[in-house]
Amino acid sequence: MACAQFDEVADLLEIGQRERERVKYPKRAITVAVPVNMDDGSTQVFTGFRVQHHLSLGPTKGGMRYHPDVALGEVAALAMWMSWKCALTGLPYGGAKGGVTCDPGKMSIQELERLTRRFTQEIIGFIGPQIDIPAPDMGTNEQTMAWMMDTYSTHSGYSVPGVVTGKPVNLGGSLGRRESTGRGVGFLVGRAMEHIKLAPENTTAVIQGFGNVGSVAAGSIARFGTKIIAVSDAFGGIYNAKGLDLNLLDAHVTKNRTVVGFPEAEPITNEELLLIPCDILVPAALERQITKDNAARIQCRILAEAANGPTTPEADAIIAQRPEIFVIPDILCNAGGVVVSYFEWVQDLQSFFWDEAEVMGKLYRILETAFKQTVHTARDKKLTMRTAALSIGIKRVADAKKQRGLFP
Ligand SMILES: NC(=O)C1=CN([C@@H]2O[C@H](COP(=O)(O)OP(=O)(O)OC[C@H]3O[C@@H](n4cnc5c(N)ncnc54)[C@H](O)[C@@H]3O)[C@@H](O)[C@H]2O)C=CC1
Ligand SMILES: O=C(O)CCC(=O)C(=O)O
Repeated sequence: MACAQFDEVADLLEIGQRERERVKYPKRAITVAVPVNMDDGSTQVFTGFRVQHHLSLGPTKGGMRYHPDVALGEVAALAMWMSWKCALTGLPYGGAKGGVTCDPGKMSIQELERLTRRFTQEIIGFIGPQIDIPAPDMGTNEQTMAWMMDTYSTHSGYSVPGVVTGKPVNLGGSLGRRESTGRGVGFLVGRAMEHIKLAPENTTAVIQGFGNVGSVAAGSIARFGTKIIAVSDAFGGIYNAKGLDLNLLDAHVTKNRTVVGFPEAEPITNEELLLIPCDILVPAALERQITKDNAARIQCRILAEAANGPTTPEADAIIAQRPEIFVIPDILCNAGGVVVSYFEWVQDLQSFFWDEAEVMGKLYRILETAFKQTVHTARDKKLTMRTAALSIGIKRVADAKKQRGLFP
């Protein structure tokens, strides 16, 4: 998917064949074996990955994913998307992504700590505040980042908070980072409603994935007066046409670790959830959820791609023929996370910390600029929102490579 999108935009931007290959291929891809002593006394060897897509604008940046489907190809695609996302929002980074093929839901906290520390040791020469800065993604969180930071700092002999972002605030994390991706989604949904002149009163939203991003996005979108009528997670979905009480739902999820079983809602499957008529559809889980099989049947006015890569290129082509749907493409929609990660890194490098209002104010200014640039490019060049966003990001990276010299 990432390569198909890149090739389409490279044709549009008329990037020459030699430059094209330099912009496309990842600079580094690391695969490591991660042996872990399990609680039952056995040793299990996990596979970990880190892909750094380009080094032309600064260190590389991107999340670490723990999920059973993590594979080198997926990580490489996610790293490429990080490059375009950072360039679209004007951050001084190339893209990276990493992860471990594992099922964190089935591991104890001690096993996860041992896995994270050993994985960090295996990649320690390839990360660092001026090299590559990991962050949370699916299946990882502030605690994972704290273990990574501690392992790296122990190796260095002093505290290095700038080696990861998304840490606990007490260890040099930024206020607002945990909420930033979901709040960014909410901000952009608000801008999209203004743009297509959709009055928020009486609007409805459906959210797939109720983790860090999906749950915060739900709260942010609900602030417009929008009813959240359905949500789901890896275990299934729930639906209530009258709207879900998010405070009660959060309490239910804290207790049960799933949305399933929430009272006053009907169970639905993840497949059914995507087809519920609504104003705002927010995929906030995995890639490839909107495909050629369901793209003609989704019923929304705004498709807010909080997840990375939720829509396949075939589905994109179908949605492009449905002008009633306004797409906020992933590299724009979920950019709030990496923007506040950048703020966290800047604060760590200076050991000078900002209050939450400063963080959020700066975040919304960057998202506003990226939203306007994407909308204007789409309008002026008659492109879809996705192609417009990708073309801004890819052009910035291609220009940087050209400016640094064509014959390195
Ligand atoms: N955490 C962050 O700051 C950022 C995350 N993202 C993207 O947002 C998406 C979600 O990430 P997080 O919320 O951080 O992860 P998370 O691990 O906190 O939550 C993931 C949620 O998706 C659910 N899920 C997993 N498989 C599912 C399936 N097949 N169907 C429905 N739900 C499923 C899980 O049960 C969980 O509720 C990912 O695509 C990630 O790459 C993008 C930018 C930043
Ligand atoms: O905060 C970061 O550095 C990266 C977040 C991320 O993985 C993403 O935007 O997909």
